[in-house]
Amino acid sequence: MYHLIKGLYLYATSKEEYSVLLLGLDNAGKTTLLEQVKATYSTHAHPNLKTVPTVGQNVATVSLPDLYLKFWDVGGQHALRGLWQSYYSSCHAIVFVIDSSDIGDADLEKLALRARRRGRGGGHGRAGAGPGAGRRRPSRRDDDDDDDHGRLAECRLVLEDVLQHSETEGVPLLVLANKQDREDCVEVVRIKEGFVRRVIEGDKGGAVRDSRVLPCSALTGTGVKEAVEWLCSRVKWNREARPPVLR
Ligand SMILES: Nc1nc2c(ncn2[C@@H]2O[C@H](COP(=O)(O)OP(=O)(O)OP(=O)(O)O)[C@@H](O)[C@H]2O)c(=O)[nH]1
Ligand SMILES: [Mg+2]
Repeated sequence: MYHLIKGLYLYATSKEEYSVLLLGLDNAGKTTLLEQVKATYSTHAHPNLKTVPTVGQNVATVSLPDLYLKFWDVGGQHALRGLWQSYYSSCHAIVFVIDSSDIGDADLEKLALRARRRGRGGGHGRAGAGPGAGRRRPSRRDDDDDDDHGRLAECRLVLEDVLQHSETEGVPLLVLANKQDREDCVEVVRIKEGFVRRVIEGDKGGAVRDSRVLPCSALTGTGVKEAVEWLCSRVKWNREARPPVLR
């Protein structure tokens, strides 16, 4: 009888827990976003916005009225990206964070043109060099063109690599155009049309999935609630394919 009552009590008081994986290039703002999420959904905390590059992972669980979201923030540096795949099978949603001030004008046509130009000139183009292509931050010394397109090529290859992986099949994807508070940012519609939609709808976009592109500033907190609300609704919609854990 005790066990029955205990079981009923636990069932009545437990909530579903869903894991959200934060991915994106180094310096995109993943850890800052995690800090904002924690501060937004707890009553007393101030966000710790003094982040350092993540080596390994940061984990935080936020309690929402009807579920828990457990965020996994992993390092985005090139050498750490190989670790991402170990999180794929257990995640319920992926957030891909983009630094909107570090992707040039988000125009893939221009990018392809430049790659062709470099190919002709025997230059050091990055296209086709795998998910880690162009891992160094571009500098004017390396290549004048790089200053113009930022890390768009790297971003595209990395996102394609994530979506092509069999264990991310069908997992809802939220792309966050972060750093929208910066004057030099690319606006979300350009990121969506010029880049993300082409990746998702392209050959390498992987299987059908729920996806959305939203603007945000992890630093100021703008757009963070909208992002979390989108995640909550989509992990619930996808719960048959990826069942939650009861906590
Ligand atoms: N202006 C502005 N700066 C931001 C924003 N989000 C993050 N930053 C800054 O960008 C830098 C990198 O932020 P992090 O959150 O550490 O980046 P990360 O994606 O976790 O980087 P890794 O751990 O190396 O993968 C820090 O100086 C942040 O203050 C934003 O929305 N606006
Ligand atoms: Mg980090």
